[in-house]
Amino acid sequence: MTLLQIEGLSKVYPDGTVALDNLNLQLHSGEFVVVIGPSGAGKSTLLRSLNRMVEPTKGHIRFKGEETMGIKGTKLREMRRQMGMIFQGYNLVTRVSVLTNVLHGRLGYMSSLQGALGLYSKTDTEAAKNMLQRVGLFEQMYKRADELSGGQQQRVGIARALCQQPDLILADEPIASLDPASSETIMDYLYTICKEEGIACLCNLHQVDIAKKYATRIIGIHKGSKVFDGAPAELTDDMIRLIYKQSSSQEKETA
Ligand SMILES: Nc1ncnc2c1ncn2[C@@H]1O[C@H](COP(=O)(O)OP(=O)(O)OP(=O)(O)O)[C@@H](O)[C@H]1O
Repeated sequence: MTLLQIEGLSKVYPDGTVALDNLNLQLHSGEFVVVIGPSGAGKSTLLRSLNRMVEPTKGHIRFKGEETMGIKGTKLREMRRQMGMIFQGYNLVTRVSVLTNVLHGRLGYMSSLQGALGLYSKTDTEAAKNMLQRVGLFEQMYKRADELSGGQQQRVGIARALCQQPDLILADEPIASLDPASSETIMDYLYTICKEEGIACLCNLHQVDIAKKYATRIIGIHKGSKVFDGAPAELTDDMIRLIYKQSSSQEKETA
């Protein structure tokens, strides 16, 4: 089933930077798609345009068959809770417990007052604990989030996103701040749980080897345009060079 249909998506920032240039992309339920591309290619802008943390300039985004461009208020809130987001910097509330951070994944389902008072239901609390069990952090649930290591904090980020019961996870360079061993652990958890739950994942990565290891499909972006869309086995060294080729101005900067 087509989960996401992106057509002619463009983003021009107010200073004139063209971050996305007429990009087309389709994502099916349950796929684990990795987006690669050089720094500044538009990977973060793409992910953030999907949940409208960034307002796209032009194009169409259909999520589960419904146009999401221009939606506001309740409709936007409903769409956002179906898209869990995982951030490079974890984005946890560090002074509260690990469990509370995971419960924040339920805020999109609660009234503002319930949320502000932290009135989580017993079912939500049980679900959050279950998620922590699945990411191997059950024993740590009452610790403050900032008492955990980076890799553990990212596992909390995964549990929080899953607690939303999303159809799609947007993971924006989830391992960029981690050492190789922690990176592998995070990718294993993310991949396995998405697979088990049938959740699609669109994940930005800088590491081509890791993209090839986990992705069911790889998208290569260069200067805001899609230049590759295929199976990991089809991503040849020549294609990698094309995706990462520098513009002449970048070459001058790095010379
Ligand atoms: N708020 C903004 N205002 C102006 N330009 C922006 C803004 N955010 C991003 N850009 C520019 O848009 C382009 C795409 O940025 P984006 O962060 O999407 O790239 P990226 O591929 O995710 O890069 P990286 O891998 O370094 O995170 C870059 O040229 C960047 O400088």
